[in-house]
Amino acid sequence: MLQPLDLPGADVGFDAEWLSAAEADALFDSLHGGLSWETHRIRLFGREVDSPRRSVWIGDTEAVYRYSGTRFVPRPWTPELRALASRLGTVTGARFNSVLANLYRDGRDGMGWHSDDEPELGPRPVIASLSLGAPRRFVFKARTGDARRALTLPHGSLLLMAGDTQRLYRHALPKTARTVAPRINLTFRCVLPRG
Ligand SMILES: O=C(O)CCC(=O)C(=O)O
Ligand SMILES: [Fe+2]
Repeated sequence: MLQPLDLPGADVGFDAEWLSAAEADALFDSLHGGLSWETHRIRLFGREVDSPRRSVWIGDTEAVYRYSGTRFVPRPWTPELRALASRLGTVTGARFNSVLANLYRDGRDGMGWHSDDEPELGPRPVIASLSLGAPRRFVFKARTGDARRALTLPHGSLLLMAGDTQRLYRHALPKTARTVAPRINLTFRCVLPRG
């Protein structure tokens, strides 16, 4: 069951055990070994650098996504991810036509502060974020004011961000000096055609 997260103005739901351990184990293994992981280039302080993680952008052919100065044409759905997208669509009432898969190999991989507020996601995007593998800390920070909230995203957990969450908050997956095993995160999205 998704439980609302206490974050003023945002719309965030969290289920620590959305998938059973067995389902989560099987999904982690099949994605870890089965996806063609790439290193995406991102713009950081005006420079192009390798992002500190491995990624794959997957979805319907029209779900072309531009972020951090780069245009990503989706790789085709795998049957497993297509089924998950449709299951998440049923649970959330949203439609997902794409997913960004990220692999954090160890604590040196992470994701810096950002909002998923690209125009092609629309003004109030629904983003379903499924975590697999090592638990990692995830943080929200208000764009104005000092509302802040940290939570651990365990194996099989689902974080649903909707409403004004992206407009009002940034989020990040901090790097850590602790020794951590690999983690996979899937953010299901709906990318609208531009123009
Ligand atoms: O790995 C995570 O939990 C966060 C990923 C994320 O924020 C994104 O893909 O936009
Ligand atoms: Fe994000």
